[in-house]
Amino acid sequence: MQIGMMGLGRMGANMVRRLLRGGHECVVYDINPASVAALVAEGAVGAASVEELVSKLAKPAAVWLMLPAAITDENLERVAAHMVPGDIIIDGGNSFYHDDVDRAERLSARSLNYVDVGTSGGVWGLDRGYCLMIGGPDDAVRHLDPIFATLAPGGDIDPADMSENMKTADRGYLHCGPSGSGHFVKMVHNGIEYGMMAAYAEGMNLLKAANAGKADRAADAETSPLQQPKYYQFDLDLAAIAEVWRHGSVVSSWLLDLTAGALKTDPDLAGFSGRVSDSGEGRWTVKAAIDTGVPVPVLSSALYQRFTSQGEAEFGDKLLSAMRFAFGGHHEKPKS
Ligand SMILES: O=C(O)[C@H](O)[C@@H](O)[C@H](O)[C@H](O)COP(=O)(O)O
Repeated sequence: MQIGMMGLGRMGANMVRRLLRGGHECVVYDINPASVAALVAEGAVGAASVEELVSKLAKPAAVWLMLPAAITDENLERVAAHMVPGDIIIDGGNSFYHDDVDRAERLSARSLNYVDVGTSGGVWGLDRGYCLMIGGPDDAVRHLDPIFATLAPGGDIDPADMSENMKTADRGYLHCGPSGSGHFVKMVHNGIEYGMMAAYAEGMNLLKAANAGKADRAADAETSPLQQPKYYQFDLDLAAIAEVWRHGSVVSSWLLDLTAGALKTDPDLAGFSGRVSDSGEGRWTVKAAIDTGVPVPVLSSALYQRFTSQGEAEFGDKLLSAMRFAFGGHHEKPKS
């Protein structure tokens, strides 16, 4: 089928490529003409403006936005301005689900359909497919089914009598409910992503410290209250441990596959500083948990760890040292 794509960054461009491979016609637009030209060379139809993008689409026009959350609203309005009743706007970025609920309200007053799609898979999605968490009106979602089916990983459908929803879930896409529900599910997915990442990182860090009782580390004994050094004499091969866990262990996962790959390529992780960014989904997850009164201690702690990595604990940490010095005359030791 035919679809418009606006926003041809890493995600948007690869989604177009996967759709082209699947035999769909893609009309593409981006603020950067070079990104449009690159995809035209691969078989897409180019558009030089939002108006041209919408005008090149048969009715009902369907335009998929793949933009950073901060600029999605203004661009959605630019697209909507050229649409007619029955047309569909899809937001596949990482929008806050409150925005989806509000947008759907606004657009349905103009008889336009709004579909929110939480899209997971990152840069690997082109070949592996994208997991899609979809929110929006039934008819519009059903109309877009061929697009979702191509973008999703696919898979073997269990011939057993499954509900329609379970069938698509089995292939990597799911109509979760009305507008906003797709991004709500993706938000929680990302909260879990933070927690799982933190669990692997903490565990690996502890494995790394298993040699803390050895002479070279024990030289630091004054700064460390390490007891019983004879129990901390292991120089562990973290890359090999991550690798062995991938095979049959309870904690195997795609995140562990990526962890093992990273440790194999760069065992000391010298290419990273350890400042871990966050794009909002973890914060929204914790806010939703507070609104609903649901305890999420693991997800919250993983989020706060990111803030710490960003330097946000620095002043508080200095104050701890200041208090310790004030009550006990304890001096800070230099950072290792
Ligand atoms: O499922 C996914 O493919 C990822 O979650 C993807 O959506 C993106 O990499 C994160 O949004 C990054 O999120 P942070 O910047 O908050 O870590």
